Amino acid sequence: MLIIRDICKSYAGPSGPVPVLKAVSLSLSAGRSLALTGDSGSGKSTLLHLAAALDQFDSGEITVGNVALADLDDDGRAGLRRSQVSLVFQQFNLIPALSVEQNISLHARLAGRADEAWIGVLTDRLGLTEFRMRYPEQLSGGQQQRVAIARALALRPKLLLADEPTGNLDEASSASVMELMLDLVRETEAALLLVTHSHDIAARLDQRAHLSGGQIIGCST
Ligand SMILES: Nc1ncnc2c1ncn2[C@@H]1O[C@H](COP(=O)(O)OP(=O)(O)OP(=O)(O)O)[C@@H](O)[C@H]1O
Repeated sequence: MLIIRDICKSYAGPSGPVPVLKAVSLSLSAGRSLALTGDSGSGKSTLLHLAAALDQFDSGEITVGNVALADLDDDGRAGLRRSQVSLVFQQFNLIPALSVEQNISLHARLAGRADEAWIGVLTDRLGLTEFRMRYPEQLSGGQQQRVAIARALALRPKLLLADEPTGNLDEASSASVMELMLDLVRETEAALLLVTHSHDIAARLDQRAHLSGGQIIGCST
């Protein structure tokens, strides 16, 4: 589902390009989950953003399904995110003026693919039914992140990219949100690439990869 091959990425620095990723390769099949760990600044978010076609790489290849990201223009990249790839961030990024129900269905509606029955199932499974008319500011952090996960899965993505999704939550909320997310990802047979600092969370996923010095130094299945 996701193949990352020999990806190099630099950012502009005051005295020239600063390499962040140096020939990084990974692959992830449908229905599998991979935890990406690494020290702060090692390039985890950079790699996730490249896989989401939110930024462009210097060299290498990324394919999502059978789509080569290097071949896409801006519209193609936006289309990929509407059709196959969803993201969940540490900051929940909910729309404050929309209710829980509206936030959950927003991206699926914008993509013209809102499946009310599936949205109802997600709302129920994520324990959000009683909060569906509330607004984000009236929810706890864990509840807000469950809304963000429901919104991401409402699109039935083939690839879910999650950047420290429970990094803002306490240990108990983090464990329950993670459990729900992993169950739903498995049931929908999505592939999950999850950035985390937590070795406990990483241990629960099918595969692990560790980034250091711009390269993957450890990979396990
Ligand atoms: N837009 C940018 N312009 C310049 N440098 C950047 C940019 N984005 C990230 N960087 C640099 O690239 C490196 C990798 O950043 P990245 O956010 O990918 O790391 P990370 O592993 O996700 O870190 P953390 O665990 O702290 O979130 C860092 O040194 C960062 O300062």
